[in-house]
Amino acid sequence: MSVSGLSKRFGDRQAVSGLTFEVTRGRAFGLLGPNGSGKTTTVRLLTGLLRPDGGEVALFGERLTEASADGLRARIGVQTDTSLYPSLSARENLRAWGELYGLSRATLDVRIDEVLEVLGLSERAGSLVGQLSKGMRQKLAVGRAVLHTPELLFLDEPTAGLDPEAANDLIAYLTGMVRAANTTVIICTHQLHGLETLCDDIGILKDGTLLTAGDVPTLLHRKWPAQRYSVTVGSDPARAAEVISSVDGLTAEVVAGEVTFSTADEDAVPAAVAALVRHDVPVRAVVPQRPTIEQLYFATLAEEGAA
Ligand SMILES: Nc1ncnc2c1ncn2[C@@H]1O[C@H](COP(=O)(O)OP(=O)(O)OP(=O)(O)O)[C@@H](O)[C@H]1O
Repeated sequence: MSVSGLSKRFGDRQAVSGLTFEVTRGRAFGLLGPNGSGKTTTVRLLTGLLRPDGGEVALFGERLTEASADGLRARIGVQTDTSLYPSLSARENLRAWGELYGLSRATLDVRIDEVLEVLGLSERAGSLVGQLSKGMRQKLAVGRAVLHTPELLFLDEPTAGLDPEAANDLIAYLTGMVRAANTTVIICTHQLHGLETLCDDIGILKDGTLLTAGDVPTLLHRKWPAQRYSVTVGSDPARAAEVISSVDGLTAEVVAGEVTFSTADEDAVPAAVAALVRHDVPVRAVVPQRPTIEQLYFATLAEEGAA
């Protein structure tokens, strides 16, 4: 999927401004940003539900236009809201949706069972949607989006309202779709914790503008070229920090009782350990502290705020 110069204005509010990014097939792209930053508007533009003022979207190499939208939409799944039929059961909702997508009865029977099982809704298949809990309805909305095994899946806050275990299960399921089934996923979410398992790429939106976009390791490395390590020692941490700091190019400090140092030079790590051993400091562990998407998100927004 490629997006070029995408813009949308509502009255005098510029909701989305000149968005340009690419998402490669079989990868998951996290579109992150604070409330009102333009994520939902972007998804609506990318799925042809909203017409842009400017810019272009291409899905599967084909330009998204009014004429191409219907054909392209058959290949995508969208979970943007939870507008399910409250007076139909969970199973009936999925069936109605699958029939709309032209799935055969036999395929539909198998897929409905699979989707209900994966989302932990099998036992509630016969319950009316109006009588399901908020989290269950949310899961069903995701189930509806994935029912026809789309090549490209758009998700807007799919884990909102889910308990932590269900949220983890859903992220694991989506990760499986990306890795095993080569599905492309575009996910808008505020749940940043643990997003590393799913998202290969992220874009951070603020006030309708992309502050940064790209693959996660590259963005993290660009932001924090030096790797931070924490060192657990069996004796005085202050002394350990002093010993590590005696190694060329290293400065260690003690933060909350833990010895840490940062370096972009991997060879400095064994040098630090050797120095500790030489000084009879018992080293229990040296652990790289990988920065997270959550940290990158806050650092990027803070930098933008300070600019
Ligand atoms: N139909 C609309 N008419 C007028 N303004 C709109 C409309 N839809 C969105 N906006 C405005 O566009 C901006 C972006 O909204 P959008 O819903 O895309 O943000 P979001 O990042 O999805 O927010 P949230 O995280 O709260 O869901 C907001 O200022 C919003 O008020």
